[in-house]
Amino acid sequence: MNSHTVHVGRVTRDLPIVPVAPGVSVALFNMLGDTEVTEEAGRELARLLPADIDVLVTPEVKALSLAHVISRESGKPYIVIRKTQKPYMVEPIAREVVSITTGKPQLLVLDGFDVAKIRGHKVAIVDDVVSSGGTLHSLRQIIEEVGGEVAAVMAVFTEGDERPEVTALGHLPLFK
Ligand SMILES: O=P(O)(O)OC[C@H]1O[C@H](OP(=O)(O)OP(=O)(O)O)[C@H](O)[C@@H]1O
Ligand SMILES: Nc1ncnc2[nH]cnc12
Repeated sequence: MNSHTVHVGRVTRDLPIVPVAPGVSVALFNMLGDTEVTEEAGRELARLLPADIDVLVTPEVKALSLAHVISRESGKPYIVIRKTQKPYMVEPIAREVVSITTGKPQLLVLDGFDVAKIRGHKVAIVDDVVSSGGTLHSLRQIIEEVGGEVAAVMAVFTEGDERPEVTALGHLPLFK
C-alpha cells in the first residue's frame, strides 16, 4: 500500500493512502489509539491556542482525545459535538454534514445542556483534519446559532486547499 510520511512535532508516521471517493484518495490520519501522536499534537496546539479562548469545541470522534490533551495543557474546558442524537439530550441543536472521509450525511449534535458554556464565549474549534471544510462549516453554524464566537480553529492538519483561518501543524495533499 502506498503511504505518505508526516511529522507531528517530533513524531513521524507513515499514513496509508486510501480511496475515499471515485478518483480521490487521502493519507489517512487516524489519531484514535495513537497516544504518542495525540500527546505531541495536543501539546503543540495548546501552545498555539490564543489566550483569550474560553472553551474548546470538538466533533466526535477522531479528534476527541486531541481536545482532551489541549484542554489538559491549556486549562480550558471542552465540549463534544456528538454524531448521534441521544434521548438524554435536552433540546439538541443538530446540523447535517458531509465530510470528505465519510461521503454521506452525518449529524452533528450539540446537547442543549452545553449551550450556556458556548453562548457569549470565545470558542476554539478543534479537529484532527480540516479538508473540504464541511465539518468546520456546520460546527460554525451550530456555535453561532447558540451565540458563541468562533475565535480560532485548531487542527493537526489542513488538507487539499490552503486554509489560512486554520492554525495547523502541517498540511496533507489530496491524491487525485
Ligand atoms: O473537512 P471535512 O471534509 O469535513 O473533513 C474533516 C472531518 O472528517 C473527519 O471526520 P470523519 O467524517 O472521518 O468522522 P470520524 O471522526 O467520526 O471518523 C475528520 O475527523 C474531520 O472531522
Ligand atoms: N486525511 C484524513 N484523515 C483522517 N480524517 C480525515 N478527514 C478528512 N481528511 C482526513
